Amino acid sequence: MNWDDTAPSTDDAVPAGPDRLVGADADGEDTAVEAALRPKDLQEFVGQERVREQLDLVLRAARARGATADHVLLSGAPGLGKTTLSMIIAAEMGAPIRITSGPAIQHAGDLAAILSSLQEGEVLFLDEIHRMSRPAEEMLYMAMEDFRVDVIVGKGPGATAIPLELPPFTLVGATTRAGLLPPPLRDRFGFTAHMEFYAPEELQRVIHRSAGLLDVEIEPDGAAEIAGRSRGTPRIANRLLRRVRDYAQVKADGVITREIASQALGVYEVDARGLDRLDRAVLTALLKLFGGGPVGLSTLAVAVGEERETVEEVAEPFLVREGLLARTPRGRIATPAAWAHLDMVPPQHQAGGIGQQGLFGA
Ligand SMILES: Nc1ncnc2c1ncn2[C@@H]1O[C@H](COP(=O)(O)OP(=O)(O)OP(=O)(O)O)[C@@H](O)[C@H]1O
Repeated sequence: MNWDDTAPSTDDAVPAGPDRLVGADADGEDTAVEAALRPKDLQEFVGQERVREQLDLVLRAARARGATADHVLLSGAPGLGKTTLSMIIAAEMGAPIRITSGPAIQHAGDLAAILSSLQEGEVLFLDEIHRMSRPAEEMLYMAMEDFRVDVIVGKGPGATAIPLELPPFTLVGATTRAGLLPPPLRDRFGFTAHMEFYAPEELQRVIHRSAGLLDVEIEPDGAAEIAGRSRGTPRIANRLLRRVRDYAQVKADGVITREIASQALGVYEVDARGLDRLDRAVLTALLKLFGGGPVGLSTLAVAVGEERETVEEVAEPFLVREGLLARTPRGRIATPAAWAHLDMVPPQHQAGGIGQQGLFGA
């Protein structure tokens, strides 16, 4: 039987996968250079047209009223520009910004300390807002709605709640998992935006802009080559650009052409579609060892010598998004696109791919 552990785990912690050039989370080097590459206003912010247009209206209206902007919730995968957008909101409102994250606020007191020191109109950026503790979350409800918190002084039966007025502020919450937010919290945001992965043309614009800031010469075809391997994510596009720049400097005259980009990313094992070594190992095992599946997650993980969490949370989301792998109740199945991508021919019974066999093995 192929029945297996196909349901994604609900554990919040993302396993530490191997260090990846195509990982969407920020690494140390990213953190250092990202500040220089961040767009400073909505005009410079590439793509996400609908979000930009709506946000522009929200901010203009608030400015015209001389009021603090509504609370904003940004959801979307890592590296799509949530932090950047929160800084733009502050800049557009001419307000200072305070940056913190859900895991850093474990006690309601931590949040009270931050809230009570905010200036009028300040933007509070709360990253990973879904990972805040419950008591802090409840304090936030009141702070968002009434600009007030109750500070508890003392313990046990003698404890008293001292109400504390807060200046109006704008909370910008960011989450990779909007579905995990309790509805009372979600409802308190005046504006909610979901950030989508970027189209290749948009990533090309991000790459050209970053190349200009980094003083790197790049041809349009070179930018297109990098964009195609960036998994729809500006952070990855900027990271690949830096690696290709190194290669162009050392192996060529510094100019990034399509050929140079392709050679460089070949050296770093990022293929034409943005798959890296781990992604390809998973697909190769699925095709070569298991004839395209269905195969259980644990079996597949053993075959590639990785933890099942690594396969499930690090490799699979992108493979599923790319339509190369399907998670079914009977196990993992390779799609016809996977066979084509690895230049392999499916065995006869797989020739019709998922379409013939039925996603749920019917
Ligand atoms: N729309 C965009 N235009 C140009 N550059 C962008 C855009 N979005 C993101 N970037 C660049 O991508 C990098 C990562 O963006 P950012 O830190 O805002 O992502 P994030 O969604 O907050 O990620 P995380 O959730 O991991 O914190 C930054 O260097 C930023 O300059």
